[in-house]
Amino acid sequence: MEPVKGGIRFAPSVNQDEVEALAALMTFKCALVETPFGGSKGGLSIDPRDWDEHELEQITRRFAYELAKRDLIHPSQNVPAPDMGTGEREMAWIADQYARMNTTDINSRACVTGKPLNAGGIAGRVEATGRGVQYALQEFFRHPEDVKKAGLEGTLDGKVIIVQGLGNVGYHAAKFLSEEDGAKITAIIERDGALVNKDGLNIDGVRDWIAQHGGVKGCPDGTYVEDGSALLEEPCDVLIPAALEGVINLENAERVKAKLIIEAANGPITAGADEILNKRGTVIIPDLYANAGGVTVSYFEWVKNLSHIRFGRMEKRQEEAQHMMLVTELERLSADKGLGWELSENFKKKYLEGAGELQLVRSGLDDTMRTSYQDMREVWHSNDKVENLRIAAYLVSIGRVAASYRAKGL
Ligand SMILES: NC(=O)c1ccc[n+]([C@@H]2O[C@H](COP(=O)([O-])OP(=O)(O)OC[C@H]3O[C@@H](n4cnc5c(N)ncnc54)[C@H](O)[C@@H]3O)[C@@H](O)[C@H]2O)c1
Repeated sequence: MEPVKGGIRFAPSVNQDEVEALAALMTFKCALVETPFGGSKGGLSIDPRDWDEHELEQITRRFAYELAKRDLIHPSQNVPAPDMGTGEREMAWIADQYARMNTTDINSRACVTGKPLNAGGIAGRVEATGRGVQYALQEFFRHPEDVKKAGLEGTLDGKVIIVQGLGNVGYHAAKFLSEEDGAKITAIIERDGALVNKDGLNIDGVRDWIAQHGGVKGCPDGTYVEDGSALLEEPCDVLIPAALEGVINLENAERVKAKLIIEAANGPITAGADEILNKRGTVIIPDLYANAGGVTVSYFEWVKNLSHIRFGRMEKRQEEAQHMMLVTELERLSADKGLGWELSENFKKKYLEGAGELQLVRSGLDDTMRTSYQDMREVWHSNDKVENLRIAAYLVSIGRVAASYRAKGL
């Protein structure tokens, strides 16, 4: 189904098989969260850290040129997005390259998503995948029956979490879960090792340290462990692999003690490891659902670009008007009853802040993550043969893909 959608990855490991597998995963991911796209994926087998910014721009623009020449990026054919090793900056270069080659296409901005706000992006896109991981976990913990299946209880508050990869997805997931849900991120596994702190790490502190020093080693916030991957095997409530594929495999699966694993990365658990973990009763929230926040908000961005409006403007005005009426009413009541209340300017400002594009994006994403989880769990609990959430996720999405083929008479 066109347009198709998927991330563009810059990493030395990129190869044809990986790109094809990830494109197939995108098809099912889009179907699961009901975004109207087929799946695609792109990649360059380069390590972005080997190139300076100017060189990277030249590489990205040339790549975009070759794709656009063949209609392999186009608002109605293929709409890429960021993935490992790429971000807003690369998407802005791609959008600009496409626009230069298609000067009369008024929809050119919709040729790629994940762009910076000042280049046609949407509020909340950078954080979207990590935010989606947070919303997915929040929804999981709203279902005590599911929480019990993982051998857990209660809410996210106080839960011990280990995160692998403090990049775009891992950083935002870790930050929101620790700052907003009361979870404790006790270990972060990065390329050069892991950082451990039983009381919970300061995510922004660790992120700043990595930005300055290129790794977690020496960060004063926790204890450095050279063999980072050993931390995948530490006991914890929730494990969030948010870096590479295949990190939980036949080598280490027997030793992984997490009760719940949420696949923030694509394919972090190999098929063999999946079988072992399922037999042991580990609950796995599968990638095609867990990291669908990015594609969901990308869809909002694409719609925004095609409709040529700035989302939130109408809603903000309406909400502002309603809030103003309430504030005025409160002040009138107070004066009538001689209560002498005075609403502080700070209160009024805070009260009026609850509207706009970011709020619209967040509530749309939250709704998507809630609904998709509920669709999956309904199938999961409907039949003993549906042993886990991954099978349920595929049943839901394959059913939707099949229905769309049938509708077309294929
Ligand atoms: N960015 C998105 O919107 C998005 C959407 C869906 C899925 N994903 C998936 O999430 C995963 C991460 O993507 P990202 O965009 O956060 O990438 P990123 O490049 O921003 O971050 C990856 C992080 O993993 C770390 N890392 C690399 N090798 C490692 C290793 N061997 N051990 C531990 N850490 C290592 C890197 O240092 C980096 O901090 C990928 O599987 C990607 O396909 C990303």
